[in-house]
Amino acid sequence: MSDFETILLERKGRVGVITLNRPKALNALNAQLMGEVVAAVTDLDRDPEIGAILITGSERAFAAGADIKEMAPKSYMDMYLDDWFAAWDRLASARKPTIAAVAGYALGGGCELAMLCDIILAADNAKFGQPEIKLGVIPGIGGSQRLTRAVGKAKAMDLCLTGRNMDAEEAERAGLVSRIVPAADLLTEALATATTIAEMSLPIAMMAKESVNRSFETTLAEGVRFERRVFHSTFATADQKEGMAAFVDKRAPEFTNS
Ligand SMILES: CC(C)=CC(=O)SCCNC(=O)CCNC(=O)[C@H](O)C(C)(C)COP(=O)(O)OP(=O)(O)OC[C@H]1O[C@@H](n2cnc3c(N)ncnc32)[C@H](O)[C@@H]1OP(=O)(O)O
Repeated sequence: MSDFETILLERKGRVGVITLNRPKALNALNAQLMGEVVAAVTDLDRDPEIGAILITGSERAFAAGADIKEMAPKSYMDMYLDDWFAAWDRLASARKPTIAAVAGYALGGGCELAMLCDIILAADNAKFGQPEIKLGVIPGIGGSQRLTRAVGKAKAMDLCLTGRNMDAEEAERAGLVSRIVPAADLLTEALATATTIAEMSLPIAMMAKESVNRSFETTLAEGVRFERRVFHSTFATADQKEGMAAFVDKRAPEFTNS
């Protein structure tokens, strides 16, 4: 996987770490970078040695949005026929847990990329926003939908209509990010969180993710029914036997992902 040009891909234990790497453009998300992120996530999602996927940027920018210079000359037909940004949907269908470690700017597509992940950890210098309106467009990678689900209509409208940024504290209060850490500790904390998840039973972590995500797509009653069926199915796994036996024996579980 060393042929990537706009991202770095490393395997740290059971965690796949993708670092966006277009520093001169503040990690603006052009088609090449996006293709490489999608290829890397697809690869890691299939890799049995990987239990969680971490996506990060630099201390100055997670990503300052979709590449405006690349998009500026495009016509409606270019966008429509190429179904511009559709490839990003692949990230939403990753089955393994994904974590965004966000420092600096996460604007437009950068905020949307973070929201495509299951957990967002923010450095204390993080800034989130959907400033597309200032460019004469609207969010196009799910921002108006995922932001609204994360922070509610009032704040999503505020951000999408004014194009203002919110800092890490406001993002945490609003429920967009799960935790704020000092910028210097972001990667260590994010890797520790990803490692904790990757050391759980992989099939059970995948089921937990699938069950939480179902809540966005269905009624409460249907969601609870779905959760219960999946919960019942955990009793068909060796890892349920191991996890409960380990508790009774007062020892750490040794999951076998089976
Ligand atoms: C349309 C959809 C669906 C999604 C989108 O994401 S649209 C883009 C949304 N993002 C933005 O509007 C943010 C654009 N960037 C900025 O406002 C500023 O760069 C900043 C506030 C993030 C940082 O400002 P600063 O003064 O610190 O740095 P700059 O000199 O402005 O940037 C450095 C370097 O990066 C290039 N850059 C930054 N963002 C983008 C971008 N989204 N696309 C392309 N290039 C970007 C910027 O042009 C500059 O490079 P040059 O010096 O070579 O011009």
